[in-house]
Amino acid sequence: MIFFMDLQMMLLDVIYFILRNSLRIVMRPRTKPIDGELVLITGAGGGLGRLFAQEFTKHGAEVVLWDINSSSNEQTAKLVREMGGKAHTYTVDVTKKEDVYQNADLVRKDLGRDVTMLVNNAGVVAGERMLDCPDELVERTMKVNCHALFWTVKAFLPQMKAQNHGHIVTIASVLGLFSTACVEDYCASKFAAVGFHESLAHELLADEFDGVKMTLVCPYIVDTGMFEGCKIRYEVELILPPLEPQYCVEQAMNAILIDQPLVCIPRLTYLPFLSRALLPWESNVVTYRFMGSDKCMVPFIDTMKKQAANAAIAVA
Ligand SMILES: NC(=O)C1=CN([C@@H]2O[C@H](COP(=O)(O)OP(=O)(O)OC[C@H]3O[C@@H](n4cnc5c(N)ncnc54)[C@H](OP(=O)(O)O)[C@@H]3O)[C@@H](O)[C@H]2O)C=CC1
Ligand SMILES: CC1=C(/C=C/C(C)=C/C=C/C(C)=C/C=O)C(C)(C)CCC1
Repeated sequence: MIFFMDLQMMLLDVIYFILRNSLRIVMRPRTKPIDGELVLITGAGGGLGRLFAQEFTKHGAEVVLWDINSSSNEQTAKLVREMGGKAHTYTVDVTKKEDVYQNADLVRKDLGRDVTMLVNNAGVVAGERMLDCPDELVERTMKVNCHALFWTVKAFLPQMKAQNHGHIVTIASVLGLFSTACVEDYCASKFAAVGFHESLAHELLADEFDGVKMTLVCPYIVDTGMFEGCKIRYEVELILPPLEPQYCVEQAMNAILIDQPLVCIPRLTYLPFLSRALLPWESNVVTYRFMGSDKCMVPFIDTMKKQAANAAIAVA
């Protein structure tokens, strides 16, 4: 009897959340205030990381910027300070767990307060075909895009749990929800990031830490240079062009500020995610061929090769 009552309640809840989330597409819910929050962003010296730093600053948050590259990180801090914001820079290689733990302690000591929002944004890609890809590059991708999430979350989640207040944002990718050819390292690491994020979200809810929010951000190609050259069929690209970095970050910010658990940017990319789960493998393969998404990474890999060759000439 209790089982059937629970079942009924669960079905009602399922329907309620479907309706509520559908309604949210047309009627945007109120955004939460984040002024006074301490936001730590990894990979803050680069494309999306820098824009996140500026966007969080616009909303009144104080930012802690982590990047492996000190000078680009300082440049981000300069931009934040020019906006009247507060920025604190740390040179951190997020693949080195001791580096992460030591710098987390340093942040706490320097600022005398806890990080309340963590944006795991640092990311890399090898840009080589599977059999050409040096082992070190495969390992680097897994360490930056996946392992580092464990180290940063271990460093900052305990204080968020103690306050039952905080927010963890994972910048994954649509390539963590469906895959394409010739980016095996990246897809493996982003699928892992999605799995990590979702499992942690379930753990927090199961343990009733509902004050610690989680947002998984899955963007399509963004024009930051990371995937320079990646190209799908011309006619399809007209409907699905690469994203402007600023647009991508604004969409992600909206999702964060309404505590949305998952956002795919743009919305159209929910379709291949669904079709991967629902259609036969062969149906997806023919769709990929039609859309030119089976070979979309070939020009990207060529671009990476050319860039590497030019860099080698510059050094010689
Ligand atoms: N660009 C795209 O098309 C998409 C990107 N994404 C994801 O968005 C995130 C941001 O990407 P994007 O801004 O384009 O990339 P960028 O390469 O522009 O920025 C990434 C930043 O992370 C830094 N970084 C790299 N390795 C480390 C490390 N070990 N420790 C600390 N910092 C590190 C980089 O430093 P340095 O420059 O010195 O290497 C760089 O400043 C990534 O997670 C990426 O996977 C998701 C979907 C699409
Ligand atoms: C596979 C695939 C597509 C192309 C996806 C591409 C090209 C994604 C690139 C994503 C990147 C570069 C993410 C970085 O994190 C379509 C056309 C959407 C639809 C069919 C399936």
